[in-house]
Amino acid sequence: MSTRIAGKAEVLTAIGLMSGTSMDGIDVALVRSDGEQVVERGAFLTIPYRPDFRRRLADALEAAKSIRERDERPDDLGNLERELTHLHVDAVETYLSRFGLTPDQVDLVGFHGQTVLHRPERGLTVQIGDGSLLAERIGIPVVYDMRANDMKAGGEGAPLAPAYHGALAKGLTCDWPVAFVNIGGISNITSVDADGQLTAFDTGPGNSLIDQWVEMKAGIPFDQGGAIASEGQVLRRLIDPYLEAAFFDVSSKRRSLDRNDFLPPDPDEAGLEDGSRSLARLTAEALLKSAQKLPEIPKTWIICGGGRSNRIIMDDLQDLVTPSSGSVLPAEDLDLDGDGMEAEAWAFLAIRSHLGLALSWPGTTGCRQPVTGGKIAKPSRKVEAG
Ligand SMILES: Nc1ncnc2c1ncn2[C@@H]1O[C@H](COP(=O)(O)OP(=O)(O)OP(=O)(O)O)[C@@H](O)[C@H]1O
Ligand SMILES: CC(=O)N[C@H]1[C@@H]2OC[C@@H](O2)[C@@H](O)[C@@H]1O[C@H](C)C(=O)O
Repeated sequence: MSTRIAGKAEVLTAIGLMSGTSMDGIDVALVRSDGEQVVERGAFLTIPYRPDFRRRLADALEAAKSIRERDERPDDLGNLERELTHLHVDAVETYLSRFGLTPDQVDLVGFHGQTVLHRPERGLTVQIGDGSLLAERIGIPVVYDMRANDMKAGGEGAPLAPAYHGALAKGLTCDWPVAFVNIGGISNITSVDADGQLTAFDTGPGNSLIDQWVEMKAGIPFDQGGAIASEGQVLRRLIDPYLEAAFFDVSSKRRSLDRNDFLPPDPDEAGLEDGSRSLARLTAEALLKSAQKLPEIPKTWIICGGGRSNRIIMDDLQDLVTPSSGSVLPAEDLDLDGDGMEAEAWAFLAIRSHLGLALSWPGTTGCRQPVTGGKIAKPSRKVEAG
């Protein structure tokens, strides 16, 4: 519901929907903002995908490799896109009823969709999800496809959450520069200096290699708490080759990654525990190696995303950051929501898109100049409450 306080900018209410590279489910959050300040952060809800749907998404990444034009939907991708959109309809409806909201209390929905291919070197990024169908079904305008315009402006289309990190940083009391680190399937970092200047990029594998490793070796979806890693040893022979990838060269211009840019080791290269331990170490070392590309090493490292629940990754990060007198803090230590942040970011970006404000800058995606983005789908009718 939009409100305007005398002399102040209009404050809009948006729901953000994020389904990230871990492909574990749909995250839903709510933000009230004028596009500059975060006025309020609402509740967070995650709706896990069923295992069979997650498997179909994994297959979709294979099918998507053949895509040359971004609206191509080879194999099962068209059906999957429709089903994914319906799951997002259900997610919005569940969120509204769980928190006692009606569609007319929400101005916008920011819809990410599922990335099935990201090839910035070819100017191609593909997220499946039908914004028009979603808007029609939920009766709320939907802002979607927020990465494409950035690519047209010479950017990599990712990461886009930095716009939100910059807004959150305005409310923090901490040592500067501050870094927002998201350890999802892929990890990314946004550094914000005391003047609000943003520098951001992906930093390497997050949990995706660990997830694939424990699935392959033990048939389980993730290493809860880092319990398996805690039983293993770091094998340098396993992780050093990853760190030699051109992506980590200080001179590399690449700032974003596709989930398949890094693949897990072969199953016979290590035991379950040593592999998990080594890949957790890789996540931390890749982060620090990439952080060398920042203008200044951050003093406060705010950790978001599922990887902050892996104690081994967190301990490794603290070890690596200590020599520069930095502190590594889970987002909750600063009263932020480490699980909801990306969904909140998509709500915030929807508001900025609607207001025609920039979603990306040369320092975040590598675009030539600050650019807005996103398309809006408006429902043809209002869906009645209840
Ligand atoms: N309790 C836990 N212990 C260890 N790891 C966990 C825990 N909970 C979640 N994770 C890890 O976090 C992952 C999910 O993280 P998250 O939801 O932040 O990723 P995502 O948003 O899908 O990815 P991205 O940010 O790359 O788009 C899981 O796949 C798992 O590996
Ligand atoms: C193309 C794509 O979906 N990229 C994701 C992915 O997941 C993490 C990292 O790689 C980041 O660049 C991005 O997502 C976040 C939300 C972003 O755009 O900020």
